[in-house]
Amino acid sequence: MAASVAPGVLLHNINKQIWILYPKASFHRCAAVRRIGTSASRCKSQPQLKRKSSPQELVGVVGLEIHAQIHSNTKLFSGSQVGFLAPPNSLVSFLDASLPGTLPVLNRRCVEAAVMTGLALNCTINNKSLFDRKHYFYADLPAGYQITQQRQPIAVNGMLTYSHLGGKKRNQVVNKTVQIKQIQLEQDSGKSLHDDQRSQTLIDLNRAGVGLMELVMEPDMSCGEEAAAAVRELQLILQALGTCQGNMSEGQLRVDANVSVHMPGEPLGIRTEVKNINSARYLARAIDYEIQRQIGVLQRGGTVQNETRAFDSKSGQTIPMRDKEGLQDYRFMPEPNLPPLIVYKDNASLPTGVDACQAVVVERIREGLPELPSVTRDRLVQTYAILPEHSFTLVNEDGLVEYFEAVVRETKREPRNVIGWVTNELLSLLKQKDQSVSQSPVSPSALAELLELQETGHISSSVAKQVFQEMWRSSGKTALQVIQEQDLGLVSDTKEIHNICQRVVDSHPDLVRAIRNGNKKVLNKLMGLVQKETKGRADPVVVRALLEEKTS
Ligand SMILES: Nc1ncnc2c1ncn2[C@@H]1O[C@H](COP(=O)(O)OP(=O)(O)OP(=O)(O)O)[C@@H](O)[C@H]1O
Ligand SMILES: [Mg+2]
Ligand SMILES: [Mg+2]
Repeated sequence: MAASVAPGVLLHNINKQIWILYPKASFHRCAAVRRIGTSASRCKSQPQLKRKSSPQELVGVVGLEIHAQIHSNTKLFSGSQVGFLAPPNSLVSFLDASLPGTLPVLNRRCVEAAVMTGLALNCTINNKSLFDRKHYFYADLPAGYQITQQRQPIAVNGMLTYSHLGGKKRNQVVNKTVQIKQIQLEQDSGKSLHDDQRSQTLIDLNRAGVGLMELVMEPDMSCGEEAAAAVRELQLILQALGTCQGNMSEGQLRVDANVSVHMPGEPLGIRTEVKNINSARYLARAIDYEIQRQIGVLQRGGTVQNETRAFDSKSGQTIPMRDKEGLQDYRFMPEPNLPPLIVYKDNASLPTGVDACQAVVVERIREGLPELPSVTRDRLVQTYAILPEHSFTLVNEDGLVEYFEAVVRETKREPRNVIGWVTNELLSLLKQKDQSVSQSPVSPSALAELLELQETGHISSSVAKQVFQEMWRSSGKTALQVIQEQDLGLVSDTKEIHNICQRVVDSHPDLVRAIRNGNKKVLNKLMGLVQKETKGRADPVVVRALLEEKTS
């Protein structure tokens, strides 16, 4: 909270005081379709329910507006730095604070990011787009308007394909698409920091003017789960492109969920807009709550109000914020201080006199597009014959694809044997310790060495897991070192194994009797007892053969 910073100008005083903290030093720096039941609204059984659905049932309709902060060193129209953790009001230029006489200068990096994102989402890129002023009065918007692209945005008519797990066991990958109406470039606002103790609101303008891409989706979704899956896929795409870091909890990706309900085949219902949701889980919960709330309102004979709501994560409910724009006039007007934004199709279409290095050329950006997450997943399934759900797990975790591929390169083990190690053993330890893949104390080559030792019969599979844990704990010891230090190698002395098997058989006559009476599964119990004595070091093939012989 910025309460300790000396306040500047008192701007507004209704119930609370709102102070504008104008920057000090920084001023010098820069001049310038699922049937919706009434009890639950998950879409997991959608296909089945859809067939049965009667026209009397209300269904949910969801359209998202997503604000993605552009990953750029500087803001959209000023040279001030972008930073999440900087002290309040330390990254603010005259323009960001809306001082008279300052003019916006468009940041090319932000334009390139929007074009790249548009291309990755199959949009048409408008060669000419326009900037507009959208007026509203709020303390964290010092100009009284936001520069956005209302009339002609930079990218239009795209499509996002996303997947979620469906089917009875929730293990089938279900593919869906949502249309992208447009992507517009616009400025972020500042932040209002509420200090409840002193009953005041302070303004931090560090975020004011940071470049945003607003992605407007068509109302093609029907429940929270779909919306959360679409946002997750978008997040992965933006991260792969590097156009937005996509961290929702830091506000780099903020979602407004527009929700309505209607009878299938009838016009769409009145929407409410749940603003600024900052996690995929809350998004799903907010949408499902809102669908049920609206169904309840209609069933009681009421009407849904066109209003803006907020999600209260504690109660799991949405609550009204203020009346929607029906009443609000944004007084849109062309931005007089910015010319039309022109991007060029290819090098050949560059007019003479235009500096190729300064121009944004769509084809050049298309050529530089990285592999997108859906393509990576398909490639992983085809190249390594792994299950589609494993490809999702790999792609979902930053750096895990590279880790998996590095292990596969260094071992003779089949990729489908490696995958379990990466998605179970490695991932669960990372999650437990809240670490990223790059922080793993066991490197891909160290894991590959361990798998090799198991493959060549030096250790059993249960011991391999033990060794892995020890390698994790000791950070740096190789598999071989751990095996030698703790004497974990497979017992090759068949006489010793023979003796242990005999002891186990002799001391469990009841189990032996059961096996002799035909219950062959009981043999596994005896095997477990032998492995317990040998700490998993006995070759299971040898043990089984010996036990079968002794109980026949
Ligand atoms: N009946 C409806 N039910 C659910 N979603 C809807 C419905 N009608 C429109 N939407 C969604 O509402 C969103 C409208 O976004 P848009 O940016 O065009 O307007 P806005 O919400 O009025 O503007 P602002 O950017 O000021 O929030 C889109 O995502 C669209 O899919
Ligand atoms: Mg919008
Ligand atoms: Mg909106």
